[in-house]
Amino acid sequence: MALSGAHKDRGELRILENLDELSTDLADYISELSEVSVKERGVFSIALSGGSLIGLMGKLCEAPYNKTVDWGKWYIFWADERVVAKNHADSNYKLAKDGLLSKVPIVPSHVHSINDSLSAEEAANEYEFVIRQLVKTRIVSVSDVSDCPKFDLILLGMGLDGHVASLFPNHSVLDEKNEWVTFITDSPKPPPERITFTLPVINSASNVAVVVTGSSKAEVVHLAIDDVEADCPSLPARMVQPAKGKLVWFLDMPAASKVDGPQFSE
Ligand SMILES: O=C(O)[C@H](O)[C@@H](O)[C@H](O)[C@H](O)COP(=O)(O)O
Repeated sequence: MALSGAHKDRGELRILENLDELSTDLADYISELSEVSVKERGVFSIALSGGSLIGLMGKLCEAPYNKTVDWGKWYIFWADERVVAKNHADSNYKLAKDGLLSKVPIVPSHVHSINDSLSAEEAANEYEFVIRQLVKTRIVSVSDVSDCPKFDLILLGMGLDGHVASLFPNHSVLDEKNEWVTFITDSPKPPPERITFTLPVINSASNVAVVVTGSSKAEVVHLAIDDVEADCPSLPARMVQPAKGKLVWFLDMPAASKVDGPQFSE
């Protein structure tokens, strides 16, 4: 690891030398959380996003992780999904299936993808219902500060505009306090129709990791992490603030290049 440290109240920053090191550190982090969770709860509930994240998780399909991770205990969810068929190039399910899930021994019935035969609204409602059933059986834990599900890990990417999952800046979806899963039909990033976890669900997780790479995102990483709240109160990535859980940022050097002088240890 290049640099690591706590950054004010914005969680832990892990700044990696290059994409290869970032992928290894991310695989270590996920496999360690999986081990802890399986030991404590017998299962590991993990929610994925789309975008470059899945490619950066690729090391999990290689040795030693492909053999050491207890894949049979994993339950997979999506923090957001695009409303397209599961075999469509834009599908986050397809991205994860091709890049990860088809390469490791996950139990097919543990893969909780979003129903692609419904409208965005119906699919969001159905997905919330599915999660409610899994909360009842404690496959997904429950938060002790809200009635929200407490996923063991939610993995997020961040867009150039600071969006996470399908929570976009200045969108009313950011104000959703009651639903666990909601939908939008006007995403500024195509495709327009999407389903997304809401902020209360993201902020109820035991662990949230935001994985961001590339110099084009350096400015928005700075806005999301540093002490600039007055300038960007509604930046979605800034609103990721787990109430009791742990937030970790995985950044490569270019993405971290504008972060204010962090006090790090090598
Ligand atoms: O389905 C999606 O579009 C995502 O879940 C979205 O939130 C993504 O994670 C960011 O846009 C970052 O994507 P990149 O890492 O590819 O820039």
